[in-house]
Amino acid sequence: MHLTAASMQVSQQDFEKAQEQLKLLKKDPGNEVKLKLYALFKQATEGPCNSPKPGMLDFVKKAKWDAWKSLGSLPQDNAKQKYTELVSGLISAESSSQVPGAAAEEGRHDGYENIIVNTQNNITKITLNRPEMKNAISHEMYREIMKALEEAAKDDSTIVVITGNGDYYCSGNDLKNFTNIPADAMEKMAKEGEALDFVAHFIDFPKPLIAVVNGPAVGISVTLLGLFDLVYASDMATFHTPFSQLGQSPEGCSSYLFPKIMGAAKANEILLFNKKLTAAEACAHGLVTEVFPNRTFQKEVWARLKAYASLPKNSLAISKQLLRGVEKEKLHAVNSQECEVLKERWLSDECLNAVVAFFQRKSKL
Ligand SMILES: CCCC/C=C\CC(=O)SCCNC(=O)CCNC(=O)[C@H](O)C(C)(C)COP(=O)(O)OP(=O)(O)OC[C@H]1O[C@@H](n2cnc3c(N)ncnc32)[C@H](O)[C@@H]1OP(=O)(O)O
Repeated sequence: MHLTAASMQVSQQDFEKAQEQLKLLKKDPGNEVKLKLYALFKQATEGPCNSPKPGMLDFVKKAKWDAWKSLGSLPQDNAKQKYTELVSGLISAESSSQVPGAAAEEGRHDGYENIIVNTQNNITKITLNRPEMKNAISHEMYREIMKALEEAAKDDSTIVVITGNGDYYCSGNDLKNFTNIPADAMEKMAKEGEALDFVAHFIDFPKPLIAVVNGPAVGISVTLLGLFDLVYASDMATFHTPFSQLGQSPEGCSSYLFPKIMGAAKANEILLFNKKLTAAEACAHGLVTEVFPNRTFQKEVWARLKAYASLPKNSLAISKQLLRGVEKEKLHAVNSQECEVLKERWLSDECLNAVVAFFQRKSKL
């Protein structure tokens, strides 16, 4: 992130305001977020961590020290900026959970850590819930989304919605998926078949599936949109797929669906050359159903979805399956082919180097 002198000044004011706002947060944001806030605060106010490492058995102090140390030599102004953004994401996540249809406690399903699942008014809503990571999808989150889709397929809901918490819809595959597993990371990911299984859950999903795209979408969260039945987007949303920059290749059946939806010329620009689309462009090219002003996005979309969810449930499911049935076999074949290519890509130097570069912040995609 490039900071101008002006934005640093604002950032200092915002930093102090953010500290006050944090005290007003009603819900505990969880240990992962609290550690990140702690680390960013220390980095912002004291600079890099130079204190001695606490003993192994002093778990709390060690976790805090690790979090702070992991920021390395991040400049204090950047830490202030990141702290401020994180608090602002938490505040907006909390306030969006107070609008109708957003994550409320009522009807909440237990057992998830990276997503929030709740059923209300015949709608099951799956909210990607790692706002501090722009809702990047970790291994565990892939598994949770698949489980939530399996449950939603069987529950009483009429329609199922996927959305994001905070300022992003989703930043795609968590690039730490490639680094968190030791040495043989890429090989392990390639063998596991997680991508194939994940995308298959979207191909086979039996009820109307709707994406409520609250902010920017990247990578697999964009390609999958071709498998949704409706895509509603805020005018703050953008759409891009940095596959070539990452040494990877398209997935989510986009190599087949994108040219079909928007024509080969546009699909090539997006999938090969990472052309970023605004919400209005994505709508004009048929990837998005409708765009709403961000100010009224939640209110308008949820009012509409509530009305749709009162339609006859079986009729909607049967009609969706009829429409999907025409292409299902083809989509599974495309998914298989795309995942075969991806497995090779993940073992390539191009991919490895791109992931390393991301974490060294040599390039921001
Ligand atoms: C099983 C199927 C496999 C399919 C395989 C691949 C398909 C894909 O999805 S490829 C696309 C992968 N995604 C990306 O390449 C996006 C990477 N992220 C970014 O470019 C930027 O973070 C982004 C533009 C999304 C946001 O930029 P900023 O507004 O400047 O925020 P930060 O970069 O500071 O982000 C905050 C925090 O989140 C971490 N983050 C965000 N996205 C990811 C990600 N996809 N993977 C890992 N980490 C991510 C980012 O590193 C920051 O963390 P800290 O540095 O610890 O604060």
